[in-house]
Amino acid sequence: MRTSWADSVANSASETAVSDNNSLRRPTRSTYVPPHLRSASDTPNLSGPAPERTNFNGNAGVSQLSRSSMGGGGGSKPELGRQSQGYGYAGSGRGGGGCLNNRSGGWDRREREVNPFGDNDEADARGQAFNEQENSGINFDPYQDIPVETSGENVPPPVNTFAEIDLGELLDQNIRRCKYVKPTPVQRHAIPIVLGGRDLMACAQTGSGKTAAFCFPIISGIMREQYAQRPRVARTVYPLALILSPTRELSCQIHDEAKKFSYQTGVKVVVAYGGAPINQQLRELERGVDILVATPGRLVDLLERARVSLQMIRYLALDEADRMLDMGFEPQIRKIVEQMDMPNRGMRQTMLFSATFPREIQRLASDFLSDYIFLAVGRVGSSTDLIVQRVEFVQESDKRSHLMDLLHAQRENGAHGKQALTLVFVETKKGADSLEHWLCINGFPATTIHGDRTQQERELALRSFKSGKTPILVATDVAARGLDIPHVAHVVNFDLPNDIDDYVHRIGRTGRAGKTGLATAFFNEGNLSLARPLTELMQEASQEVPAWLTRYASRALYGGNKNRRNGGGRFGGRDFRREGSLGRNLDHYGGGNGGTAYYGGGGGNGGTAYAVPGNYGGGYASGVTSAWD
Ligand SMILES: Nc1ncnc2c1ncn2[C@@H]1O[C@H](COP(=O)(O)OP(=O)(O)OP(=O)(O)O)[C@@H](O)[C@H]1O
Repeated sequence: MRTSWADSVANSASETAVSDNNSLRRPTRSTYVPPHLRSASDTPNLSGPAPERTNFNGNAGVSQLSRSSMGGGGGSKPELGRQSQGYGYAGSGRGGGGCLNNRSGGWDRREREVNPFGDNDEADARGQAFNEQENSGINFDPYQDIPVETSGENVPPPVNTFAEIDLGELLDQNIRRCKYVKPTPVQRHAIPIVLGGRDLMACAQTGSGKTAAFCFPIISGIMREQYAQRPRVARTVYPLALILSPTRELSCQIHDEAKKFSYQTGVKVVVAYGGAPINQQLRELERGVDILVATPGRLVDLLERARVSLQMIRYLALDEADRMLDMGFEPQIRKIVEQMDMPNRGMRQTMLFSATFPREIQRLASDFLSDYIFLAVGRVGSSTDLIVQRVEFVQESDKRSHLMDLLHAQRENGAHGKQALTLVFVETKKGADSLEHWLCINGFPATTIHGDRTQQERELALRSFKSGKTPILVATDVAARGLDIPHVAHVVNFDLPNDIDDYVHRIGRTGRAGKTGLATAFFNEGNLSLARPLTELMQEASQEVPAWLTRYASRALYGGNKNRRNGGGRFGGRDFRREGSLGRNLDHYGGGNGGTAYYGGGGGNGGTAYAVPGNYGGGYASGVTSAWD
């Protein structure tokens, strides 16, 4: 019943109030300043001495990561870490942990950084240990029984706590400031793998903390390792890490998170994305960059202008990696990774993260990886059980009035709490504008985000939505991936996507970090191709599937429908290399999940599930593709 869901959302909202107020949201600011304009107060003093890292657990200047504390049996593990000389980066001999920015002589940025946590965080930062009693309200219980699978050679063991991982005291302080008490499952596994020097393809459910899973080891690695003097070529910068994401908003979000994690570590994070003035981004880059977060188009521009060189890249992370490697982005990604001056695979560490990983995309992705570990937390491409999914049969002509009914009921019941936000996905940019207009004239303040809006309008819309000023956001798929917006209580698929993976990402805007959420989909004959994968997805997530949808699904089964979760290969429910002879580890937390049952979904498809090649594409309708950056 929706009532009980609403109760749980309300409870969840109140439980998390403390953490939300303190850490998980950006610090309150009277006026929003877009990332590309946030430079003035951040300006470092270019003349200061290089920062010292004396407080780095006493390991200053040591390039080899200490792994003695990682999980059980760590002492007998083979050497997994790549030593800096393996990359041809001779130690510079700089003291204090070999950190950063030797490019311009270095400076002590720790003194001058704006505190992204606000002013009252000192107690949190000084905390001596990760104290479980001070849990921020994140409900970890739903994650405890989650099945985890890793495959690849010599997989570093997972950790149970942040304290077991030697990330460095400064980063630990920031983790405490973020109120992260325990690592989420993807963090438990992925962080030791990356710290162990391995390439990684990681698949974990939406909202399960993938951003920190790749940011922590990158920041820690940069803090720790020694790098050769970066070249001094006028106006060209040489970042050590590159994080690519498909949308401008997601890049900004990753940048904001990475800045929190790297606060006072001396690691400098810069974002570059399209639609914003390039000159401001260039100025910011010139002040120094260790981690560059970027959208592919803007990065290619910077590379072609020779303002950025990838020659020194040690870490490459692709967030939403399956999206980054699909038809739309693949040429740009290949150009960046294979045709510019980035070190070859094996000479850099590459990490690919997403909640969905179609098999064909995995195959493509393996071109970028070297001897990698595949990590699947939960069912690959599954949605989290934290999201209550409803599917309603609604004809096209009835969609608006049906939405209105939902919104009225929501308002009258106070169903989603005072701050609750509703995200409505539509197929086209025109459709988004028109629905927004209609909602507004009917008394429901709404705004839109899509590819035809200017970047300024997009950022304004997002800010207005996040603040609750316009509690309804009508969006194309540009908002489907990665965005972590607190208080999104309801996702409505006004128009269902053609691809089940897109559905997974869309509904994943709610039910994040242990909180519950509701997702409602309007289904009609135009969505028949989705009937079967949707049914399977809902069954896997223990959702109630309406009888009429099951009937459509069984018709699709016999009608040769290709949009299938297992048969079409689009879900790539496991490491595609597993047909070979690579090693495999299964790690079932809490037990109860036998064998590979959690990959099966539709039972009867198990045997042939991965035999059918490709067919992952084709899901992006014309009005949708162009919404991406
Ligand atoms: N260890 C942790 N403890 C508490 N909260 C966490 C932890 N790790 C991450 N979070 C919070 O969980 C939320 C979701 O994290 P994140 O955005 O990284 O998810 P994601 O897996 O990348 O999702 P998506 O697939 O949608 O991109 C964020 O608000 C983040 O601050």
